[in-house]
Amino acid sequence: MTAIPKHPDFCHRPLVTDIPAVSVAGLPAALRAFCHRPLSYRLNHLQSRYDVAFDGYSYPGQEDSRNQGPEDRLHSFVFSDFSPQEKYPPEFQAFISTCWAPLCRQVHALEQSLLLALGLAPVASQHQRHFGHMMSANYYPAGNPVQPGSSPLRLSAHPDVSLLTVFVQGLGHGFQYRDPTGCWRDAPVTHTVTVFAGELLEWLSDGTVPALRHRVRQQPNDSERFSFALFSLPQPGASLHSIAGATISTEDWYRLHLSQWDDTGYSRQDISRP
Ligand SMILES: O=C(O)CCC(=O)C(=O)O
Ligand SMILES: [Fe+2]
Repeated sequence: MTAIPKHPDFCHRPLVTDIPAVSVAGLPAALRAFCHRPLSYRLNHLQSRYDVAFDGYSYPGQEDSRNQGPEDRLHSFVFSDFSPQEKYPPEFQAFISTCWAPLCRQVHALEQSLLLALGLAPVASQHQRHFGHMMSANYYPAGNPVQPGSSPLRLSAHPDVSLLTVFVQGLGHGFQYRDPTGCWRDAPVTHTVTVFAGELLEWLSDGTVPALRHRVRQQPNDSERFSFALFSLPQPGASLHSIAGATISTEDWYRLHLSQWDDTGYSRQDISRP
């Protein structure tokens, strides 16, 4: 097991573990196949059809996705512990039946040891009792050469809604994170499980462990790109307590996280206390 650095190490860059990339079996092919189905088929699986956490499909240019902006150049399909398996499209059924439970068990154990190593036992105990997982399976189609004046990003800068985000297959080309001085840095491409803090860890630790801002930049010859991010999230209806004693429900947490995109589009503000 990787030696887990204490903060500030963990706070300011992704943690590259020595845990080999976890198999997601046929998920890339299934995701590509789903994204190549006619739009009318894909629209049957929008987030509005699930109405649970972030579950469902988002497409490039979509104005009302809960997990990406209209300028972002990817398709994402989010599935989680919180919707019944049969609601997901047939393309993902094999992955969910065979890989989902062992993947989440392995990641749960990693998250527990990380939270304990960070000295956050009260957060670890809530994670043990009240958390599940969602996967954002992301597909960036090839092409899209940079147009003059257009954003050089494939995915705009953001912090994640999660407690922790675990890239089960490591980080791909173009992943950048913001360092404490505000500079954007290229992360190395990694082939082992790679983890960083989401905004819920920042909230529950009262700012001690800040969320890592990150984005995906374009590359000169953008090829097809996949990423598989496993987010730890509280179960619907859970009540969460920060170390200093602030309380928030799962649903209010989502509202608070999403409120940073209200009115001002995608400009970021620091997450505030209720
Ligand atoms: O595609 C990537 O490498 C980043 C994806 C990401 O940040 C996300 O799913 O929240
Ligand atoms: Fe992210």
